[in-house]
Amino acid sequence: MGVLSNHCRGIGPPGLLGYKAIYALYFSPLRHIPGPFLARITSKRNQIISMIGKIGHYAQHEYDTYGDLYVLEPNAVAISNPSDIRTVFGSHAFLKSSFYEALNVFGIPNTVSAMDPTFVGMRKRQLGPYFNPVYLGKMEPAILKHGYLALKNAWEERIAHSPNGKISINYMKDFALATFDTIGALAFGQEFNGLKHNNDDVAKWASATIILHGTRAAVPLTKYFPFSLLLRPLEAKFKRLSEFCDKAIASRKELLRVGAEKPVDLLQAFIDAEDPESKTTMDDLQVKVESIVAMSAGSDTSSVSLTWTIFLLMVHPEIYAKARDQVRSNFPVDHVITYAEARSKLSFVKACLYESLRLCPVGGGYLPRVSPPGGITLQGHFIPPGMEIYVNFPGVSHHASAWTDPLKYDPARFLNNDEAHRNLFTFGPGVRMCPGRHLAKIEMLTILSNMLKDFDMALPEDYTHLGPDILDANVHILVTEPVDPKRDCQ
Ligand code: HEM
Repeated sequence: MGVLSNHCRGIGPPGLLGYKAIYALYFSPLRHIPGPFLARITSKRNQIISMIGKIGHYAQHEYDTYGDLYVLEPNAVAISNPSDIRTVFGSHAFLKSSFYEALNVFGIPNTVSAMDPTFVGMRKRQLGPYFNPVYLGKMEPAILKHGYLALKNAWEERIAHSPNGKISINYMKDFALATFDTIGALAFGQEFNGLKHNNDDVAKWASATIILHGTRAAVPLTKYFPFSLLLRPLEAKFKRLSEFCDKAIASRKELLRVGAEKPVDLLQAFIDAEDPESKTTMDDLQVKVESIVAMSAGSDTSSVSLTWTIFLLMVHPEIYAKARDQVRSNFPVDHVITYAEARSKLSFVKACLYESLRLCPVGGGYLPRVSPPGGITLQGHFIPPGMEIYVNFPGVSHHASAWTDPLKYDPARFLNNDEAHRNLFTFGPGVRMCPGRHLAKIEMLTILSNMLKDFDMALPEDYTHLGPDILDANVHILVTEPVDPKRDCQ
């Protein structure tokens, strides 16, 4: 394509478009793969769809139209077949693409953004002893305190002042504050009390940080004056987050210096992390970056997954009643359900959570890898080296070969069904699978189970929006949200 572009100088936009169309139709190595015509000649189409938040909608539509493999951009394909996804995402040979450079906070690679397998291997060895169910399980008291117990206190306080014992909550907002408070306690050792004071300042600094880095990567001009002025408000928020992190790390080090007991949390894990092979540890900047990454990767993802679960239960009252009855027949009112108890006794509640992770995967669009030096053949088509291969999350989550009636909310499909669990890709498949999944599950399952035990929930009496478009979500900073949270999450 590069050679063609050089020949095209001086022919003007219509000529360039003509050349691109001819190349796409007659010469591109992807020309025999189905896909939208515009996607073959420009990557702008996909970028614009992402920018307007409709990537999830298009990903589903394009899987329905073109199937397992289709052209997404002139040098990129999208895949939805579970077996292809296992092949591509299951091997370090398919590197993360330059898309992830946007997540190089302070310009350095981290657990999410790293592309180099040697760095990835080292970071995995450094963090392996901490991101496992045993170490994460030790954080459960903090997760319960800042998660479910904080939500319960906030709601009960309001109910106590309600004349009819009922209140209206925006659960999406409350879950967002509670998961931020939780990750704040774990990754920064700080009490945010966002839920208590209805304050999401730190959450705003964190999303500004991601938008700032993403914008600089997508529009490099914004790094330079005068365009850099446009990003000043985001920079100010990033600076505040950075200062906040510096203070958190300094205060943890001071705590250890005066001989206090070592806390069990993510901040301590990042400080203590050491590669057993090379003995490499993380410096303060790396600790800071990993804390920011954990906060960004680990709050909205959990809160929005929970939001979808409650939403789906509310619009399926018979499933809600079954889940609620399972909890209430197993646990007395004054008992706080732990993760281990929920896992062993609440199979249907757990299935409700997994089914919402499948039906409404929180990463609702695409994530890219790069075709390896020898290329790869998928669905009978050769994808040359260097092309991008994107997993289509709605496509694989609703894949016709893996799921019967895929758009139906049917938790029972996760009961005693190992195959269903193997086909659930919401936490990302393969070698770069989400290391925070155990933490997220502790958080989500304890909130969901205890909430079903302690509160009766219903949609507002005047709620009239139960149409098929209700799942037609928007994707906001990589996370899928209900289309109108103010309206749909009450
Ligand atoms: C419901 C909750 C969550 C969901 C659905 C989720 C989903 C995902 C997905 C799909 C990926 C793969 C991304 C890719 O390949 O580009 C991922 C990676 C990651 N997640 Fe999560 N996540 C959740 C919670 C968390 C939590 C709580 C944390 C941390 C505290 C976390 C930290 C990470 C990190 C560090 C990576 C990068 C791993 C790597 O590239 O090797 N996530 N997550």
